[in-house]
Amino acid sequence: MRITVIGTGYVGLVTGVSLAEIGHHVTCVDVDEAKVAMMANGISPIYEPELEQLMEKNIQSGHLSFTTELHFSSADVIYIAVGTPQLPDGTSDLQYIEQAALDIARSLTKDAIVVTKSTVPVGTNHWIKTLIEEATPKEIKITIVSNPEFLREGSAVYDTFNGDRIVIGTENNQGREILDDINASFGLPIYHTDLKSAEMIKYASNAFLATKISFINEISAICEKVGANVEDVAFGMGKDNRIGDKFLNAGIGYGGSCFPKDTNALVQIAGNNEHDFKLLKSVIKVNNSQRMKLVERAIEAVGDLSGKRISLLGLSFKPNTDDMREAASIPIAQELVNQGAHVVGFDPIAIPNARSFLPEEVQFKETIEETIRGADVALIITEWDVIKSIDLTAYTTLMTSPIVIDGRNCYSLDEVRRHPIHYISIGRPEIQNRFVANSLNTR
Ligand SMILES: NC(=O)c1ccc[n+]([C@@H]2O[C@H](COP(=O)([O-])OP(=O)(O)OC[C@H]3O[C@@H](n4cnc5c(N)ncnc54)[C@H](O)[C@@H]3O)[C@@H](O)[C@H]2O)c1
Ligand SMILES: O=c1ccn([C@@H]2O[C@H](COP(=O)(O)OP(=O)(O)O[C@H]3O[C@H](CO)[C@@H](O)[C@H](O)[C@H]3O)[C@@H](O)[C@H]2O)c(=O)[nH]1
Repeated sequence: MRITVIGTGYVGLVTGVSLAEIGHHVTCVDVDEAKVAMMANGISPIYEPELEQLMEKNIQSGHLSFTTELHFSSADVIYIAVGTPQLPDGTSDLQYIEQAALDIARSLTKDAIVVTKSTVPVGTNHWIKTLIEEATPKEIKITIVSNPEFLREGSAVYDTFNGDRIVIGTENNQGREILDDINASFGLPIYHTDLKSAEMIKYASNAFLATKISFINEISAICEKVGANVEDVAFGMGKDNRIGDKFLNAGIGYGGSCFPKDTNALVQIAGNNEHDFKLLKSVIKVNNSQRMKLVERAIEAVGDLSGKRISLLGLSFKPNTDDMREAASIPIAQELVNQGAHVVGFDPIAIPNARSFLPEEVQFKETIEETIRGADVALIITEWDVIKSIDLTAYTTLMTSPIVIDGRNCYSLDEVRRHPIHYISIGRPEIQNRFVANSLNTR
């Protein structure tokens, strides 16, 4: 099948490369010339495990190409994978979707199947179809398909080939059959539905996952008060198949380009339809306050942060990605700078992106050791393997005072107890070894 994918971000590029890998002929189109030039040379503009190897392989085999030219007349199927960011009121900004639809309409010379991968509010697929139809000759027939994407950043290629389901929302059998054909080689379960239900499945899934995270974070707060351990609690809960053991990691909340924007968008969708989504509003509220927990704990541990040297370990919104969108490091760094702290940040991959997201006062270091050297407090923001596997003696030998506040519960409490560290994590007992307590008292 000849497929054109519009937009080569995390979703568009991974979709294009994966469809090429299973044998389709794919052209990826983007308006960003610099990005297209990189990709045409086999260089991925995003950090995503396995992606670049598959890109190179499929460019060489002639299955994959990149262009800035907005001509779609030769494609059998056109995928839309442009961004749908959040507007200040929480609604989705559909300007890129609208532009893509108009670009499609302008260059169509025959019937087309248009597949929406982007996450769009309920009813948007009907709107896209109308936009295209209004701008094309009457005899051209448009079939619209909603095919929401469920990949996670950091494991996007793996997820595409090993996902739990492919959702295909259609308005007629033709769209359904062609999408089944395109996706057959992924060998994943396919679930068919109508357009609006497919659009809703995407938002409901993300909102439910976000709810699990805020729920366990609330439980973690109670664990701290009553002296329980949230990891043991989550483990015990997860053994019940009806609950499941995934997405119950307490921490500093969810970030990234999807959960924050999609939960806000669903609250808006509900509100526009006269439903007050109280539960989801609370989920969002809990998440917003969760992000500031590390700063609050730092103040409790050392008092006034002014003039203190504070290390941020991990800056991206999760490990294995360079994506800084809605990363917890952003409000945390801003608050620390506001309080007069001297902030030093480390991330194995995301520093180039982090420079434009974090306040200019933040300094960046290439290694964990350089980042924590002379620090008063280390805050763990992202659970990168390199941070989880560090020898804990680094904290005691390099920091001015080894106070580690771990927002991702990276270390086992048994391991921490072997070191003279003041260790504060989320929903687990605080550890303040005697040596540290003494050294703090004499500071
Ligand atoms: N990032 C994820 O993990 C993820 C997962 C599932 C779904 N989604 C959804 O997929 C969509 C895309 O997300 P993303 O993170 O890949 O976005 P992104 O911002 O990384 O990439 C969007 C790309 O589209 C390009 N673009 C914009 N307008 C264009 C046009 N008219 N023609 C050609 N190219 C154009 C931009 O230059 C950019 O490269 C969003 O709706 C998002 O909610 C994202
Ligand atoms: O138990 C958990 C699991 C995740 N998180 C946080 O939640 C956020 C999102 O994590 P994850 O879901 O792994 O990453 P995303 O790449 O944002 O993927 C989500 O958002 C995508 C975009 O819609 C969907 O396609 C995916 O299915 C959905 O998992 C990150 O900040 C994580 O740190 C937690 O705090 N606790």
